Amino acid sequence: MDAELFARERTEVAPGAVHVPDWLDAARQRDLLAACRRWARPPAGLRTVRTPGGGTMTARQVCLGRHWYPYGYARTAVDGDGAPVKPFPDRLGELGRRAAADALGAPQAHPYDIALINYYDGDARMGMHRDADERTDAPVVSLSLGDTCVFRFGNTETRAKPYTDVELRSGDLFVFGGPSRFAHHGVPRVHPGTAPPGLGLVGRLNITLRVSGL
Ligand SMILES: O=C(O)CCC(=O)C(=O)O
Ligand SMILES: [Fe+2]
Repeated sequence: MDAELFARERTEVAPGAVHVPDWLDAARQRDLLAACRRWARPPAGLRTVRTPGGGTMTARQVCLGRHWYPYGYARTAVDGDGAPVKPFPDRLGELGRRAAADALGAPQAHPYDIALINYYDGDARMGMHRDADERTDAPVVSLSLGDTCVFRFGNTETRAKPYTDVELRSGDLFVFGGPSRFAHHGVPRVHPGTAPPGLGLVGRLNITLRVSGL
């Protein structure tokens, strides 16, 4: 990584949408990566998501707690091997509450119960969308591992401008709640080969923790 004169700072990108650089230290990143590798194995492991229009998402995905598919949640990998989704571990719930509290600056009691883990390799990206299949407005917690990406954070009305492009690096936290909970967002670009050399990941992983309300 290039040397930088100034440390990256916590930034409120929009009301309720906060970027906290370097939230996970190197040891915690390695630990989370090892867990993601276990979760990505079958049954109900990493899969290619098919969209209703007949396309496929380029980021591949595995879910914990509930299985997300376009557009809803199920208890089994309905668009994968059909196996029961792996349980959502307590420690991810604790991590979610701590992350939301640190980012938003107030205690958060939300019962996180779902994780969506996206793996971006090569030219993978994610189009502008809203996380709208949950039945609560609890903040979404997003953790990044591996390659740096451009994370585009927009508005609740349209997929288009105004939006802000944020660079998310390995270990960064991004939380969006309150007036930003249903804002459009996406990943227009991943920068290959930018993962920390000591992590041992080629590509990018993003873990979003959510409250289903189901
Ligand atoms: O990869 C990211 O940073 C965003 C992932 C995302 O928006 C999602 O899973 O809904
Ligand atoms: Fe999303």
